[in-house]
Order: sequence, then C-alpha cells, then structure tokens
Amino acid sequence: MTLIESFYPVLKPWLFRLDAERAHTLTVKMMIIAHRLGMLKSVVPGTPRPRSVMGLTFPNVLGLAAGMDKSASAVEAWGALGFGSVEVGTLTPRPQPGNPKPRLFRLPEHEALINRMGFNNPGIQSAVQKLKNRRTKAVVGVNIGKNFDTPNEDAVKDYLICLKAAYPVADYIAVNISSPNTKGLRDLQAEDAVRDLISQLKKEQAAMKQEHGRQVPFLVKIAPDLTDMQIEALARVFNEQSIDGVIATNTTIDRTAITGHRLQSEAGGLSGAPVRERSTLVLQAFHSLLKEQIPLIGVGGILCGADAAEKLKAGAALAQVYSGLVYRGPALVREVLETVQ
Ligand SMILES: Cc1cc2nc3c(=O)[nH]c(=O)nc-3n(C[C@H](O)[C@H](O)[C@H](O)COP(=O)(O)O)c2cc1C
Repeated sequence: MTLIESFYPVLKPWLFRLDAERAHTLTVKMMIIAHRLGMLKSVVPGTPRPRSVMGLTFPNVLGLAAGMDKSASAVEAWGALGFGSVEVGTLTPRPQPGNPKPRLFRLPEHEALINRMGFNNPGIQSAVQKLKNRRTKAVVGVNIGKNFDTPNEDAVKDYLICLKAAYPVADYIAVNISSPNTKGLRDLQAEDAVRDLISQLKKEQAAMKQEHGRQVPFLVKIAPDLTDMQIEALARVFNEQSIDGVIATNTTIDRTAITGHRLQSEAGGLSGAPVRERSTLVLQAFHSLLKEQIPLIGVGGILCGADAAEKLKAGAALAQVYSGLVYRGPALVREVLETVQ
C-alpha cells in the first residue's frame, strides 16, 4: 500500500465532517500538493495493460469521470494517481458560477452523492489554456455542455464553440446532454435534437480534422433515466451517424433506491451505489443495440473492483469513477486495476 492510500482512511472521517463541496475543494488541493511532493507514485499495481479504443491508447481501463476536475486544474495529479484517463469539465463557452450552495450532499448509508452543481466552471478557454502544457500520460477527455442561460434552440452553437476550442488540446471530447442540473439539457436526448446536434458536430469535427491533421473522437454521454423507446431511438441515431463512442451513464433523478432517506427530496442527480444497476442495464442495452465498432464507457456506481468488472462484462471498453473515489479513496484505483487489468 502506498503512502497516499494509507493516508486516505485517516483523512476521510475529518473530510466527511466538512461540507461536501468544501471537502472536495480541499481534497483536490491536497492532491496537487501530494503530486508535487512525489507522493502519488506507483498506486498502479503490476505492468499496465494499455487499451486501444477510438484510435487512442489508454494506459489502462480506468478513468476519472467528469465533474471531479471541472477546471482541468489537477490532470497531472490524477494521472500520477494511476488513472488511465481523466475527463475534465463539464465546460461551457462562458464561465458560470453554477447553482447556489449547498449543492452537493453525501449519503454515506448508500455510498451515494446528490449534486446539483449546475456546471460551475471557468469556461472552456481557461481549461484549454491549462491543458496546453500537460505532460501526463493519461488520456485527457474534455467534457462539454451549454451555458445555463443559452436556450435549447441555440444549444448546438454552444457545443460547437466548445468543440472548436477543445479540439487542439483534447484526446477526446465528451458531449454532455444528460446532466439533470441544467434546465432542458436532457431534452437534447430526443431523437431529432440529438440527430441535429451530432450531425453538426460531425461536420465541425471533419473541418477541424482538416485543419489540425488529426481526428479527435467525440462521444455522447447519456442519462440512466431513459425509457426503452428512448434508448432505441438514441441507438438508431448513434448507428446512423457512426458516433465515435457513448458514455453510459450520468447521474439519476430516480430516488427509488434511497426511499425514506432524509436527503431524498434534495434536487439533483444521484450517483454512487444506487445508480449502479440502472446504469449497467442502460450500458447493456446500448451494447446490444449499437454497431460493434462503437465503443462504450461504463460509469455509475463503481465502488469496488467487481463493480468495474461488471461494467466490462456488460460491454464497456473502459470504465470511469466519481463517487467511488469519494468513499474509497485512491485504494479504489488499485483495486479496480488489480481486478480488471
Ligand atoms: C459532484 C458531481 C459533479 C458531476 N459533474 C458532472 C459534470 O460536470 N459533467 C458530467 O458529464 N458528469 C458529471 N457528474 C457525473 C459523473 O461523471 C458520473 O457520470 C456519475 O456520477 C455516475 O458515476 P459515479 O456513480 O461513479 O459517481 C458529476 C457527478 C458528481 C457526483
């Protein structure tokens, strides 16, 4: 066990006494310092087994999910901790403060979080500047969205601005149309809306490929709260347009798994253990409906190595974590890689 792994169980009770968002900000700051002090080395066990997905070489299967590093301020540290990929964002064209605080809540009884952050972020340009000089070996994805005050009719413009800005620095781009905390965002998952969005992004991607001489794949990140009909419609569009990949899933608005909990009626997206099963079912459904060459990234409720193995069994080429890292700390990275590498 590395120093950082043994440190987290000591730190966790103290962090859990703080407001969740404050604890998060502090943890990221400590991570950056720990990295500078060389304390984050060698959490990854054995010889890494790189995976080739979407034409990219991922040093290993485990990625950090979007939302943990919205401003791309700690990519070197996440890479050093052992993640094979880091998805920064969600980033919007203009900076925005997000929703009023408190907006992040822990439900330790359920190994879960509820958040309604609302895309608090420093704007795409700020993240692009930070990513220009990155040295990490981890694959870096840039997750993009629309500003809260951009009407849905103009949403495509926001995604295009972000795609263009991120293209030169991103290894891949994740198109987030599934966050429950931006009004109307998930409506972009409707068949016609998503068809229009993807075709316009594809055109821009082709133009950027010409300009930069390399193809940056883009994936669409979807919600777990989709009906069978919605899943079929989305899969139809994804196949038609030969999308580069799909990330399944974002947080859920369903509260069934936490019925009776005092935080049950807090608005926002629920993540962690309660979303695991639904998220895996949605992943599995897409796996059976999508053309074989369209890769899936499985995210939602990975709290241990076996959970990650389940995502891969359900058809994911890669896995990502967020809430599990809050509950398990860096030990989760090692455990997942020991289980699935
Ligand atoms: C506090 C918080 C903020 C998040 N912010 C984003 C975000 O900005 N963009 C996004 O695509 N997903 C965001 N997510 C969703 C995660 O990336 C992930 O899809 C979801 O939490 C399920 O994974 P988990 O159960 O491992 O947490 C956020 C999740 C949490 C808990």
